[in-house]
Order: sequence, then structure tokens, then C-alpha cells
Amino acid sequence: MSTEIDGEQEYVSLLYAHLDDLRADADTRLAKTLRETSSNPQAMTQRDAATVHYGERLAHYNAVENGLCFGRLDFSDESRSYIGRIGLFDEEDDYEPLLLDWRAPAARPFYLATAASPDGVRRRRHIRTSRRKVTGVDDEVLDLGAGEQHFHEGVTGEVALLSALNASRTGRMGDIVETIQAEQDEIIRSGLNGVLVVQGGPGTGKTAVALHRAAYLLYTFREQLSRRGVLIIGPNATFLRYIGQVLPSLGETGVLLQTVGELYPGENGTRPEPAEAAEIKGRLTMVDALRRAVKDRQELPEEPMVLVVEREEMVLDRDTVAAARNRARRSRRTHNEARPIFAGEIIAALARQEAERLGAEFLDEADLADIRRELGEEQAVRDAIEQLWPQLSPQQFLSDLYASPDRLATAMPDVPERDLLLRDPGLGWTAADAALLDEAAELLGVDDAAERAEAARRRREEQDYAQGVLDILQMEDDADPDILTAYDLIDAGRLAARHDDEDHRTAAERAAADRSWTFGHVIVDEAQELSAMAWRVLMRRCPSRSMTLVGDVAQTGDLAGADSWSDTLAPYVEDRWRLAELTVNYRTPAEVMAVAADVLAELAADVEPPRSVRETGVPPWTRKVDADAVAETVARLAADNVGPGTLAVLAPESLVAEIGAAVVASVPDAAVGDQPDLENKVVVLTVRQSKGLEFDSVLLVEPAKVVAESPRGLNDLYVALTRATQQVGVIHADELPPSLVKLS
Ligand SMILES: Nc1ncnc2c1ncn2[C@@H]1O[C@H](COP(=O)(O)OP(=O)(O)OP(=O)(O)O)[C@@H](O)[C@H]1O
Repeated sequence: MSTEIDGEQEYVSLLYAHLDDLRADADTRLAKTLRETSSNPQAMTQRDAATVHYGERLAHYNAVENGLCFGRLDFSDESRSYIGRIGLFDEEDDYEPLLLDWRAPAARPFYLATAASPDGVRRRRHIRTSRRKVTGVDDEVLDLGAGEQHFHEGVTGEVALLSALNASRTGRMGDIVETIQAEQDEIIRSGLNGVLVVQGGPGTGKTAVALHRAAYLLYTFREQLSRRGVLIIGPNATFLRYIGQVLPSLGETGVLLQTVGELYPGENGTRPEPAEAAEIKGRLTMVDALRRAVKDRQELPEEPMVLVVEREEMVLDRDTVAAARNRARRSRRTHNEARPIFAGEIIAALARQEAERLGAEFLDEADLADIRRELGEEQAVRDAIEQLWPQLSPQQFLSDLYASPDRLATAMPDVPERDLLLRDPGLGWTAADAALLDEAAELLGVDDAAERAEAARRRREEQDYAQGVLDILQMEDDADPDILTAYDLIDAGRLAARHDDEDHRTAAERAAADRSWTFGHVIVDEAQELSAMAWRVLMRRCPSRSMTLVGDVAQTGDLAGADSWSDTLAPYVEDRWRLAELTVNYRTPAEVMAVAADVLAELAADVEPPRSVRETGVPPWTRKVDADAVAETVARLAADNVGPGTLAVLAPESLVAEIGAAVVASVPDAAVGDQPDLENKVVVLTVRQSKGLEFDSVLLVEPAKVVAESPRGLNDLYVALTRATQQVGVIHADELPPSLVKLS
């Protein structure tokens, strides 16, 4: 074996030498670009672009340093390929591939070939490395015939897979490029177009698959996707931190990761709120409610309004305002965009009154125009217009709505529980508010006439400046008429525009700041949790409907979440979506899954539990204690458990603070609170917070309370039981819920 390792070491060293050359080259070019100085705007623009380009290349090479090469395929025709994190080519040998990017079509047999269907592959080799050193190889010989294999059915690269699955967790998710399984590969490489729903039980690799699919799509459709970017939505900030390293480790950075609460640019919806309030805000009927609420802001005065303009009284009666309002509404523009029409009508009506007073027969059209202009500048007139048809930002509009029982009643006459939405202004936004802010922005629109005028003025100024630059260049070049000047190639307008538009942020960065941005592809993790209103926003952000939605309807915890994929998607794509299923559980050992399966049977009798890929020999255990000893027992067990792996204490909402305090008293650096650091050995979380995460061991506290505290409590219990990679212990004083029969 050691000669095999030596042989691979030689090749792997050659690959690293190649990587070093590429890195050195990018480094030199970057340094050279940074040294370039020029006052020529075009050259400066090129310099900026080159800086970004070489900077990105360097980051890319650095990202693939660990595990650069991890596999080898030997084919029946004696040829062989090495598989790794990027493609490397031999420039001196007609660009022969030295290393195949795992995403390249030619690398696919590494994930798909089996003894039953070897696809020309004689041997698949997993190469284990630590930094740049080869530490071992695992071979699977595929042309022996299926009968002679001793591997698990349907599992490829079993040794490498099991060693990845048994490894201690670190609190950050890792990539799985070395051991992607066939059913996962199918999904990762599925076409770009249309909506793909990936349904799979806990631990089936949905998150892993979603992230690797993002990397695959960016590689395969680079041109298309790097311009528009890819958006990945995850359930909360802790989860995004947990998965945040995976794409960079695959060399991909052009992806925007967001929570639903961040869907409205510039705001971050993190304020907690009761599940019932979030559920109401997530209903699709909020679209009509907001429409009514906007109309409600276009007021008619109960009594005629008296305006004092230059010591003269003018009157705005209800009919005049109603006529102006009808005109503005008939324009079918959004609220803010229709406002100038309303204002114009009001001013025209007041101007007619003024003309009457002055004697209309002595005034011509120019005089009337002067009167209108002067009235438009009067504070009293502006105030009246602002009162009757205010200019509204989505934030102002929504906080006014939440602050007023009357406004809520007008907007939501058939929702008796609407007062759950009442709250004082200025308290910050919740996750469910983000979708409503976005909807409000759609309804209100922006009257950007002033901004557009300012932008036009700026452009004119820049154009004049560019013209000046070109004139100077031309003067310098006058000496030799044969030399092509910048003037010949580009006119001032284009030069200014190029300067103006040149924006070196990545698509993801630009998208994060822009509500009207549409993405090339959208991936939603824990997609079952999204409300109908959140789906509306996402669909607006992705008119091409190129989407991957991964989730598990059996794990839905949010009241506003999904029970069925077809109901969720029907309003947007009818039945035009494809379903892929993942069936193997890579996380939860069989012993734990057997217990979780009973909970699943109670909450969704028709859903098959995923099949665990391994056993640990440690069945879940329980410990019953007195109610006043629960926190102390958990704290002691947590202290005893501090080992190489990670431990999560999962507690019901009502106990989490008390349990957290007890655990911190015995394990001082344990992570607790809203945004715990998952890289700590011991973390105390609610079940909701643990969604999508995993730990080596889990201590579950008072499962009966977990079930009782939420209308979707059984789903929460199912989530809690399926977070561990090694073992689960249950500490309780209350009776165990009936679905945990196996533990009683
Ligand atoms: N092919 C694979 N090779 C190695 N590890 C894998 C593979 N597939 C999944 N895993 C590991 O299994 C664990 C579970 O994966 P992941 O979190 O993606 O599952 P999930 O379906 O999103 O789970 P849940 O629905 O419970 O959040 C992770 O540690 C992941 O790295």
C-alpha cells in the first residue's frame, strides 16, 4: 500500500506545484495592476476590473488548497483521471487535463459508477490527504462483478463515506464533494430551468445537495449566473453561519445568502413575535389587506378644509378632493407615483378658486400657470396634500398600520385576530414583516422624478468632464494624425457612462442592496417554513422561475409554513415543477431513527422515514428526574459530556433560559441565547433554533413540553430527535409523549 501512497503523493505534489504556479502568476499580475497609475479614466476602469479579477482568482486558488485532489478513476481502457476541487491543465502538453473539476461531465462516473453499472470504470480510488500529504487510499474495484462486492446497497465509496459521517462535528458544515451519492448527484446536476423541489427526510443531505447544486450551476452556467447571481435562502442567521463556509471552500463566492427576514433590502427582520401573529402576516390575504390599507391613506375630508394662503381663505371640499382622488386612482399608477396627479388636480382646483376671486375674465393661461406654480409652493397647500395623499415609504406605511386599530380594522375587516398585529412604531421588524415591506413597496411605488432629474444633471456634468478629458487627449495627440486617438474610439457620452456604470461589486453584492434585482437562480433551504407572502417575494425576485427548493413537509414548524408542495407552488407555476426525493439518512444512526420514525408515523402516516446509512450501537436513553432536578441534571450531564465532539442541549421554549443558565454555571463557555456560537463544544438551543443543524450528541429536555408548546409540536419533536450524529439522551420529569413508546 505504501508504494500506492508514494505514487499518489508524487502526482498530488505535481498538482500542488501547478496550483502554486497559478497562484504566483495571479499574485504577480495583481501586484503589477495595483502599481499602475494613470489619470486616464478608461485605464483606471480597466485597472479596477483587473484588480477584482486577479483578486478573485487568488481567493479561488486559496480556497481549494485543502483536499485539492481527492479521487482517481481507472478505466477499463487503461486510461485514468484524477478528480478534485478545480480543473488543472498541462499548458505544455496541449492542455491535457491533470485534474478534473468534480463538476465536469467527465468526473461524473466518480459519483455514479457502481459494480452493477461500472460505466467503463475499473477502479474508483478515494485519496485521503492531510494538507499536502497523502495519508491513505481507499479502492473500490468495480469490474469484479456485483456478486463479489461487500458494500452497502446503493452506497458509493463506502469507506470514505462512513469515515466522513463518523467524524466529529465542528459546528460548521463541511462540503461533501468527495463522497456525493448517486441520488444526490442526480439532483446536483439537474438542469437549470424550472422549479425543482427536493423532498427528503432529516439528514438526507438536502442542505449539502442545495449548496453543491449552487456550485455546480455556477460552474456550468457561469456566464448566465455570474451576471444575475444566485440567491440562497436559509431559516435563520445561525443556520447561515453554519453553512457559510461550504461554498467558499468550493471556490464559489458569488452567492447571496439571506434569511427570509432580510428579503427587504436595508432592513433585517430579527425581532421575535408570537407564532400566531407571524401566521397572520404570512397569509396570502395580506395582499388585499395591504391594498385596502393603501387606499385608506388616500383620504377624503369629513368637513371642508380651510387653507389660509397669503391671508386669503381657500376651501377644499369633499367633492373636489374626491374628484382629484378619482383622477389619480384611475391612472392605475402606484400610490406614490399617482400622487403628483392628485396634487396637480388639487392645485388646479385651488387655482380656479383664486382666479374666480381675482376675476377670471382678466387672466390668460400664462397667469393661471403662474397661480398654479405659486400655490404649489405654498406650505398650507403642501400640508393639505400631504394629509390627504401622503408620500409613503413602505416602512412608514407599515408602522402606521400596525399602530392603529382603526387602520387594521379597515384593512382586515374579516380577520378577528387582527389586533395581534398591533404594536408601537419604531420597535424593529420581524422576519414576517420583510415580505410585507416588499409587498408594500410594490403597492406604493416610488415617485423618483426628483432623483431622476438629479441623476440626469449628474450625467450631464460627468459628460462635460469627459468631454474635457477627451479634448485634452486630442490636443496631446494632434501631432500625429495617423495615430488613432481615444476620441476616435469613444465619444464623451459613452466614456462618462462607462465610468458611471462600472461597478465592481459582485452580482450578489449589488443584488443585496436592490429590491428590484432578479436572480438567475434561487435556492431555498428549509423551504417548508416559508409563508405564502414570502413565496410571493421570492417569485418576484425570480421571474424565470429557475429555482431549487429543498425541504421536508414533515419538519414544518412555522404555523404559516407548508403542508404540501403542490398547494404552495400552485399559484405561481401550477403543476409545472419537478420533484426529486432523497431517501437515505446520512446523519442519524439507525438506533435513533427507529425512535424518530414512531413520531413521524404519528404526524404524517403516509411519509416514509429515511433509511439510516449506519448504526452506532448506542440506542437513545432516557432519565426521569424530579421536576426541580431537571436543570441541574442537564447541567451535570453536559459537563460530563464535554469531549471531542459537539453537544446540543435542546429545550422547550419555556425552559430554555433556566436550562441555559444552569448549563453555563457548570460549563462556563457553553453557548446560549439568540445567536449562539455553534463552534462551542456545548450549545443550548430551542428546537426551533436547531433546525437544519447537527451535533455529535443531543440532550433533549422535557419532550412532552416541546410537543405541548406549539401547534406543530410533534414536528418539532421529530426535528429534535434527528439532530444527532452519534447519540441522543432524554431528560424529563413529565411523562414522555405517547409517540416515544420505545423509550418508556
Ligand atoms: N454524500 C455525503 N457524503 C458525506 N456526508 C454527507 C453526504 N450527504 C450528507 N452528508 C452529511 O449528512 C449530514 C446531513 O446533511 P444535511 O444537513 O444536508 O441534511 P438535511 O437533509 O438538510 O437535514 P435536515 O432536514 O435535518 O436539516 C451532514 O453532515 C452532511 O455533511
